[in-house]
Amino acid sequence: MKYKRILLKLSGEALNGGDKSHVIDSDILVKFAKEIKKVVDAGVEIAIVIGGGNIYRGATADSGIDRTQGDYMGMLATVINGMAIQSVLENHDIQTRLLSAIKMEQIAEPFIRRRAIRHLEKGRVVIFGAGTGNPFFSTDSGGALRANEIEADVLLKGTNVDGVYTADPRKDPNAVKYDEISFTDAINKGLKVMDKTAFTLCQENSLPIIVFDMNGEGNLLKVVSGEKVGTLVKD
Ligand SMILES: Nc1ncnc2c1ncn2[C@@H]1O[C@H](COP(=O)(O)OP(=O)(O)OP(=O)(O)O)[C@@H](O)[C@H]1O
Ligand SMILES: O=c1ccn([C@@H]2O[C@H](COP(=O)(O)O)[C@@H](O)[C@H]2O)c(=O)[nH]1
Repeated sequence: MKYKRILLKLSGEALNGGDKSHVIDSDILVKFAKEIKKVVDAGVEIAIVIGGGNIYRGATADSGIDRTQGDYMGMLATVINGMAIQSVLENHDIQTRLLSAIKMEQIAEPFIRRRAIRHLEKGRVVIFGAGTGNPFFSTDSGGALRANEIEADVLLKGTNVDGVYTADPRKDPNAVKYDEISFTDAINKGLKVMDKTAFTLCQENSLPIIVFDMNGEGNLLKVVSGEKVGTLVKD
């Protein structure tokens, strides 16, 4: 395998399978668990950060709720998704630990970096809940932060598009996919596939990012073994 320790950022929004009447589609969770198991069985250490977009996003919520309060609600949403993925991974005989950036000891360990690394070394999949634990951030930034903290070899953004495009491919049919792009170009061109904070944190610490389609069967394993899938973002 090309990468020995990875941080997989999963989109929360992907969990509803495009159907907003569902919060979590169990078929999608099972599909993700099967993909993750292939990589666990290959001996790769995996940490996961999951978004909360299927439940709540503080920044875009237009409900008269204060931004900071909304952001904390969004962080709680990521813990709900983390609990869901934990359960389904365990149903597939994968050992897991959920670590939360906001203390909630009945359901998750508090985030302690050294413990997270120890769990990874023991072959457990570590799920980081509640993003960075701070409002005004996103789970992309949380993923970038945790990836750097655990000294992951790569940050993998498993999403519903197959890479980084010149514009949002869901809005612009003429958008063209990059096989590779530099952090500077991704930031300067204002590409919205990840937020600037996440790109900057990875750029400053020379941590490559690969954006790929998590729905493609075998894609995660291909990415981890070094096959050219998705878009590589690096210096
Ligand atoms: N230049 C671009 N290239 C590729 N995707 C783009 C681009 N600009 C915007 N996007 C959008 O970015 C989205 C990828 O982000 P994703 O849905 O995983 O977001 P997220 O904010 O991490 O999700 P969540 O908050 O649900 O976890 C795609 O759905 C795609 O439509
Ligand atoms: O560090 C963080 C992470 C997340 N939030 C809030 O949670 C939601 C959901 O996360 P997504 O990355 O959008 O999936 C986000 O919109 C923020 O409101 C946060 O405040 N801090």
